Amino acid sequence: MSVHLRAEGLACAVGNRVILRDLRLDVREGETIGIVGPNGCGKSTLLRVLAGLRAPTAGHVHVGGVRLHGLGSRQRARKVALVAQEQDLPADLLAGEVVALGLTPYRSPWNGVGPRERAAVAAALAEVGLADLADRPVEQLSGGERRRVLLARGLVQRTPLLLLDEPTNHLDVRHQLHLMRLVRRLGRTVVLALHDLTLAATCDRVLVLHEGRALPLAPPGEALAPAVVSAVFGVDAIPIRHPVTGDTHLLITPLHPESAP
Ligand SMILES: Nc1ncnc2c1ncn2[C@@H]1O[C@H](COP(=O)(O)OP(=O)(O)OP(=O)(O)O)[C@@H](O)[C@H]1O
Repeated sequence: MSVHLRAEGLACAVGNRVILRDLRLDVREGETIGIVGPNGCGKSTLLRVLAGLRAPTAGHVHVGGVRLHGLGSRQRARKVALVAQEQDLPADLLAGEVVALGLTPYRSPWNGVGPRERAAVAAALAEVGLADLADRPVEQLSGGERRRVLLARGLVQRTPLLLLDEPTNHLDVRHQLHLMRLVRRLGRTVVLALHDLTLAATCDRVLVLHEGRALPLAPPGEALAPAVVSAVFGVDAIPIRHPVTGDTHLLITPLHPESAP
């Protein structure tokens, strides 16, 4: 399968502080990649760079062989969509109107939303289980419903590359599993930052960020090996195979029992 997303020699800084250095990433078309790492390690910063919204301090990002940071915003928005962690939504917009914003890269400035666009918005809302909420003002939605509306906006942008920053935040367990199944089913290349290591273990490969560097992109069993989880997160992790599904779950406990709260 061909490489869809490539980063080479990438460095990211916030102000004078270097957050990530010398990062290399080759993501194949259709892969689902989980990014994990402790709070503040640079997951959101990296996603913003991969989305072309923040310039790297060194290195390049190529999407489909094209250098991302050289593109105009409309061209870029047809290649990559980012669903960021916290986004303020205008309170009086309806959920369907927020989703329709994802169609902006395809619309001429003065065109309204036609039947095809409405159908696309309805389909995206149905994908995230919110088919009935298109006409609800976003201020009346719960935290989890808002997250799903933002995901629908990312889906409707129909980019071949989708970047999701902690998309399972605020979601109940059923919707977390639904989201992971949904992203696998899309057939798009998806890179998502996750805190839940068991959810990350369902991705094709996992990128672990630690102390300003990325460990090599690897299958979950290798990337989330107990020794790695201990070193990076300071906890013990015991992989357990689910007796029915065969999936691997990580049992997480404090590294030193006496440090437990
Ligand atoms: N605008 C900013 N000004 C100064 N520092 C910032 C800014 N944005 C982020 N940082 C710092 O950059 C570092 C990386 O932040 P980032 O949000 O990328 O981490 P993260 O891994 O996504 O964190 P979390 O898991 O807590 O969401 C953090 O130390 C953060 O405090």
